[in-house]
Amino acid sequence: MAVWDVAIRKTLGAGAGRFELDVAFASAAPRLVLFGPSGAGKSVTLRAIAGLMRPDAGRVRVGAATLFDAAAGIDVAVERRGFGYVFQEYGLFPHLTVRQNVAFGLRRGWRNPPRHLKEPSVERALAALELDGLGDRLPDELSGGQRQRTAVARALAPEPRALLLDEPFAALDSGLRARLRAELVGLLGRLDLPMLLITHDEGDVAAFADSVIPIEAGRVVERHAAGNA
Ligand SMILES: Nc1ncnc2c1ncn2[C@@H]1O[C@H](COP(=O)(O)OP(=O)(O)OP(=O)(O)O)[C@@H](O)[C@H]1O
Repeated sequence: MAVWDVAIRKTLGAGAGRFELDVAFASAAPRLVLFGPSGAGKSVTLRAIAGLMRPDAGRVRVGAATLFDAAAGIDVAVERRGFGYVFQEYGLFPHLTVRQNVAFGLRRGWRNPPRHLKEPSVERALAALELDGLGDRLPDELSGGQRQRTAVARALAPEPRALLLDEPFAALDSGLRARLRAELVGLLGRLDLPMLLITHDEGDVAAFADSVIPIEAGRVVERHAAGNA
C-alpha cells in the first residue's frame, strides 16, 4: 500500500508569469525526496500537501488518511492534517529556550510555554533528537546542527503522522552540511515516521536514497543517471 499518494494540479499567476503545477506520485517508501532546480514547484507542492495552499484539483493521501480530495470534496484544515513542518530557516523563537520552542509545537496560538514545565511528549522529542541537556539554552547558544535538531524536535512533539522538511540543510555552511546531513538522516531513520523532504541539493539525494522524485517545471520527470554531467 502506498504511504504517499499525491496528485496536485494548480495554476499560479497569469500571463507570462503563469506557472502550471501538475505533479503526481505514489510511493510505498516512507521517506521521499522531492528534488529539482529552483522554481520547479517543490515549495508549492509541499505547501499544498501541508494544506497551506489549496490545489485546483487532485488528492493528498498519507497512509490510510485522505487529507485532500477535490473530487470527493475533502479538504482537511491545515491544523488537522497532523504534519510536522520543518521550515527552511527553522523559524525558532530567539527569546524562547530549546524546551519552550519544542513545547510551542504543542500549543500553537497559546501564550509562551512556561520555561520549567516538563511535558512527556516534549522530553521524548528532545531525547529522540539527542538534545538532552540543551533544553534550557536559547537558540543563539546552539550550533547550526543543534538549531536544526530543535526545529525537527518541535515538529515531532505533537506526534505527527509525517514530517515535511523544506530544504533542511540550506541554512548550514557547506563544511558542516555533509556531517549534519548524515547525522539527521540517521536520527530520522530511527523515528519510523514517513517523511517528505524537498531540496535542490544533489547531496541530499545521495543521503536519502530511499526514493527520489525528480521534478522540473511543475512536473515529475524521469531521473537522469547520476554522474553523466
Ligand atoms: N503565489 C504565487 N503566485 C504566482 N506564482 C507563484 C506563486 N508561488 C510560486 N509561484 C511560482 O511557482 C513556481 C514554483 O515555485 P516554487 O517556490 O514551488 O519553486 P521551488 O522548486 O520550491 O524553488 P526553490 O528551490 O527556489 O525554492 C515559480 O515559478 C514561482 O515563481
